[in-house]
Amino acid sequence: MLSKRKTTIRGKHVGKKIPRIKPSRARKIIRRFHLLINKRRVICRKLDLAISDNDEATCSATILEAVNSGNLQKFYEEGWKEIRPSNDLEAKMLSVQNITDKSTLTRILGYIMCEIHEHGGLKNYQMASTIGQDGGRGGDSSKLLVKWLRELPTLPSDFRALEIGSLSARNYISTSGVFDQVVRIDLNSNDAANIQSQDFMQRPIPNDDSERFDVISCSLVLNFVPSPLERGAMLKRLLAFLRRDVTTTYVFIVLPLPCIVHSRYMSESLFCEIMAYLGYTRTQYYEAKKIAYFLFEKTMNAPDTYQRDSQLVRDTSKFTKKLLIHDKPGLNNFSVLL
Ligand SMILES: C[S@@+](CC[C@H](N)C(=O)[O-])C[C@H]1O[C@@H](n2cnc3c(N)ncnc32)[C@H](O)[C@@H]1O
Repeated sequence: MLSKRKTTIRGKHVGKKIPRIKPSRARKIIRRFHLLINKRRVICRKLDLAISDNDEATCSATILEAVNSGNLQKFYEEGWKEIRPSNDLEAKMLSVQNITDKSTLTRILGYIMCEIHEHGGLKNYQMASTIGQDGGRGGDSSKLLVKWLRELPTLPSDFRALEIGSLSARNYISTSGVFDQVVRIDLNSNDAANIQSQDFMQRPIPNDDSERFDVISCSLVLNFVPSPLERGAMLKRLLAFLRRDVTTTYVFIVLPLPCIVHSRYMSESLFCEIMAYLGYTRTQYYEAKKIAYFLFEKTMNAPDTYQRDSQLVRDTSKFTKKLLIHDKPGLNNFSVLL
């Protein structure tokens, strides 16, 4: 069954039709995809293979080249052709950190890659993520962003937003009319006409303010970035994309709540300190049952401590080393390092 498509005032359809599936099923698909890419990352590390999760085409090509040059095709194909679900390979995948044998690692890799590319792993993940945040399900985080922005005394003309990790052109950020322009990017666009396939970390640095933005939305993206240093690099890089010809710009960050309330190395206050160090001031915060929403503001003349301190070579260890904040069983290891 397909949900009704949103229309603009002029009756033009926006975005693609979204299939309906239960949220519990969507969550299951998302969890499975994250498991597959995490395990793939571990295997590739063990096989000394530098891959980027951010570009499936290049990742596949790198893996295939390594498999062929290492004479491991037989094992890769065995895994690829395995009947699913395979009890044997599922169990091996779960304990892959203890496996050293190259042929077994390659077999599991084939099993994973086939699921991602041939059994709809990536496609279902994108569809499930889109459903999870579809407005009809009340999951579109940009509703809160727009609400917060509307509370500002004035909104400048030519108000522009960059949505990183965009899954739908039907999101409120695009349909609310608050922005004059919304640029939508995602690692793997599921709607080529409206969302550009692009890794934010590879997006060319703007030459001037016409290419920069008033607002950057980064909703449930940071937790998707594999390592603490890469998360820090993403936060730093946002700075280059914020306009300098206006007094105030904004960064909207949404994180799964456990990232800041159930992590050994992160807390809401440490996250805000990191952001403050980069020159952002938190102006809004909302904690829902499972999600934390932050709105940060960057004013033109706010000191950018990060740049200043790196020039002065001050002690930045608080933000460059993992600090154990909480220690009890069941916590996760989410952290951000600059
Ligand atoms: C869990 S989804 C969240 C989507 C949506 N923004 C939301 O709030 O529900 C995370 C998305 O971020 C995208 N993403 C992760 N890293 C990215 C990067 N470096 N550049 C662009 N998109 C990225 C992924 O491709 C994925 O579609």
